[in-house]
Amino acid sequence: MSSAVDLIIFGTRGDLSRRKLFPALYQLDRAGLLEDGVRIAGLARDDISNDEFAADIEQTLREAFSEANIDDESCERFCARLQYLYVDFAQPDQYSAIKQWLASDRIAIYYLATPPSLFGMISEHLAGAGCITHDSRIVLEKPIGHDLASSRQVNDAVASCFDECNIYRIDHYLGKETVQNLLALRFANRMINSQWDNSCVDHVQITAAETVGIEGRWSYYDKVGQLRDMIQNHVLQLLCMVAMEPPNSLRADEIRAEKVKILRALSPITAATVAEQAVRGQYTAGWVNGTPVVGYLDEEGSESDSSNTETFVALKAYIDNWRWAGVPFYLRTGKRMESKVTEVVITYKDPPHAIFPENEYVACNRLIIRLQPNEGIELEMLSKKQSLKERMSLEKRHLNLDFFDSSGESRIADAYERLFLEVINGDQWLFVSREEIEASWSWCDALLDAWKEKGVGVSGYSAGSWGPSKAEMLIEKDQCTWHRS
Ligand SMILES: NC(=O)C1=CN([C@@H]2O[C@H](COP(=O)(O)OP(=O)(O)OC[C@H]3O[C@@H](n4cnc5c(N)ncnc54)[C@H](OP(=O)(O)O)[C@@H]3O)[C@@H](O)[C@H]2O)C=CC1
Ligand SMILES: O=C1O[C@H](COP(=O)(O)O)[C@@H](O)[C@H](O)[C@H]1O
Repeated sequence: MSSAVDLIIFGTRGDLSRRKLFPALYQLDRAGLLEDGVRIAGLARDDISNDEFAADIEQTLREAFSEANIDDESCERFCARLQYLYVDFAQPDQYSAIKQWLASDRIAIYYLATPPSLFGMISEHLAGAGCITHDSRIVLEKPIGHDLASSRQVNDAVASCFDECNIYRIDHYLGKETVQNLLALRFANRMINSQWDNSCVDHVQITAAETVGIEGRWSYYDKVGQLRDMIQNHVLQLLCMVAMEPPNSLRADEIRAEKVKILRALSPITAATVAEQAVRGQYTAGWVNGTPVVGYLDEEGSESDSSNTETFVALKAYIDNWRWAGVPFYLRTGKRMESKVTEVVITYKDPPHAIFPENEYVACNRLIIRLQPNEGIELEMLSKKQSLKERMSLEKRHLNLDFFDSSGESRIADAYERLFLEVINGDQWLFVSREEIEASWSWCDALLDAWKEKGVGVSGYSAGSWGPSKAEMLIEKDQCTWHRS
């Protein structure tokens, strides 16, 4: 049940707000999912009027959507919800503008679309200005910290002002329909769940490949790299959704408790194992979708002609628990790869006894869960070839479940639409707990330390490829190959 809420968006003129937050809120409003009374305050330090702000948001929306997905009436209704507040977040005295705007009978939701270094300061100034009540909520964008120690500092600072039950840490992958569908696939289908462990599964692959480069974010990205930008959050969250035990219910605390068990069960990659289990890469110039692109070091904003920051990571991880002991989880993510694909591939073991010719068994059963694009599930199976000439010959066939066709919707909602709805409803099931953040940092820190200790550099790969050849070797030495759609 949604209640009367007000949304207060910090960093309202930034990239995330323009590309994701306002388009998502508009879509919710247009679909009738934003209650009439919901007000939206946009906060920034630009000297503009309310009308200028609303006009700017309207233009942003019109650029974001095709004409079929925007109309004058809903645009006008949405813009009527908007209020611009001039606030420099570093100036505590300016928070009185927020206090004045708040209504006492509504729940305030503070959305921090700002650099994470401001999270603690903003929380403290909100508290100082009397803007926080027992039911005020705060939404934090990733990354929470740079490592375990800094994430604790950020979490401590926010926790001194908000209770954990009111802190919503975003991992936008959890807002994706297809990621939630992993729960349905696993726990609504007994047939699948009974084949989901080390007795049946040979190995698991998780790929999050992007064709984009760093999109003008050099100063952020060069300090961060792909391990912190994608593995620490999105890829490990996917791993949790694939590997966790069935939660007792869909309650947030039950789901999060199962996810954190997986993160804590991840076997650390140490200096002794890092060469075998991890690959770092950095793209050089190449071609993506038929267009020439520059290498990482020549990207816009580049401040140096050398950098040891990885834009690609491939890992072989193990989960030390009863269900997954001995099953490798191959994780792979990179910028400027051949195509945009996020998928989970479960490869099953061969049948225990061969009655068909041996060569027919190669990777016989695979479950491919495509998260983006072309969202859906595909099951690769062996079937008898229809033929009178051959007595018994097998061929690979595919069972396909295409989410887009079956959803009945004309579009798949953006992750931020779902996440806004959940925070408005006060449900944390698609948000990340402090314990999860800390457990995933702890695992990533060990890997970063191992790379540092061993002085592991980045291996070059051409933009538009599937990463450095070492990534192929990482999996091929186990007689497997990366799945290619
Ligand atoms: N963009 C994306 O796709 C994604 C972003 N994120 C996260 O979202 C957050 C925001 O990212 P993004 O939108 O890209 O960042 P931007 O830098 O584009 O936006 C941040 C905004 O915060 C404002 N700001 C900073 N300091 C102050 C201040 N003291 N007073 C008032 N305004 C201030 C900036 O205003 P000014 O211009 O005046 O400096 C800017 O508009 C970050 O945590 C990022 O990691 C996460 C995933 C994806
Ligand atoms: O959080 C981030 O995610 C995007 C990838 O998101 P997707 O929904 O397009 O798969 C990534 O490009 C960005 O670097 C990272 O910060």
